[in-house]
Amino acid sequence: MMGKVRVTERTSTAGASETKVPEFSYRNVTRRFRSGRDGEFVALESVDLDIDSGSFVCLIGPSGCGKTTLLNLSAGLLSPSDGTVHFRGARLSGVNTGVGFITQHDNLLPWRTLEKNVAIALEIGKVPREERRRRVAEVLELVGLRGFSQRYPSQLSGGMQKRASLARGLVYGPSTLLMDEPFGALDAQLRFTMQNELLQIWERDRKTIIFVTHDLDEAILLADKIVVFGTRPGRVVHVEDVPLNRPRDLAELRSSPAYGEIWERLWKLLDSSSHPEGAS
Ligand SMILES: Nc1ncnc2c1ncn2[C@@H]1O[C@H](COP(=O)(O)OP(=O)(O)OP(=O)(O)O)[C@@H](O)[C@H]1O
Repeated sequence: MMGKVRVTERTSTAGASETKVPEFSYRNVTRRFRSGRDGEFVALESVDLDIDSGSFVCLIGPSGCGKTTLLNLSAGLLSPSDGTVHFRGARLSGVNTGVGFITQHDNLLPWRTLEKNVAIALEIGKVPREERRRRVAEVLELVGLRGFSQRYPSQLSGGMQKRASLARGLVYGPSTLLMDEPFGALDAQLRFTMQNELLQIWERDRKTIIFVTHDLDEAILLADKIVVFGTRPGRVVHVEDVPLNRPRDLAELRSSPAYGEIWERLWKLLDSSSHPEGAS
């Protein structure tokens, strides 16, 4: 299983002198789209970025600045117009089966039980039934849904449905989770609970997470690194390391001075990148 391979890599001493291969390397990545009759539109321009394996990275920026486009490029659902994307040292050229993609909408199939919803990717991959059962049980345990495997989506609370889609993203052993505003539609309290739960799962499981959010608090609370995007054209304007201690107590963190400093700095950047000079 993928998880075992990763642990071996992380604990190996044989390669201690080798440079660590990033989970993702984006080099001069530009993505253009056709725009009506009048040519092309640059959604993302000249992105140069490395994402370390096992890190939690948040992407933040104004609407339309290319965050989802970067996730789609990472999943191999789009290819760059210029530049290259490398995943674990290999250049991406096609769908990236090493990632799980989780979006705001859970898209659970209402006619399938939780167990069967989570097992879909394994069924498609023709994983034998016994192994499927074992892996689904493991992942349901990880996200705290043991005992609910025979329920249908309509019998699950909002938080449980979120955990179910997380389980579905994790079950085939991806080394990265791409999460596109997964908690955007939740009320404040459930969102806070899910942020805490996601951190606990990540701390146990240590996959790489690339997480898109519009919420600066959420980004600082979760991330090792925050990538701030600007618009017109979409591009990376700043990368902020978040050296706050882990495990993080989200409630306490909000009142710490270090948190406040990062928040102010990024808020100013976001404000100016939402209203670039000369923009109308
Ligand atoms: N397939 C596509 N065809 C044409 N234009 C696209 C396509 N996908 C994205 N775009 C455009 O590229 C720009 C960047 O879109 P993207 O969805 O990556 O932004 P975003 O930062 O994720 O926005 P939001 O925060 O609103 O979700 C937008 O102007 C969008 O309309």
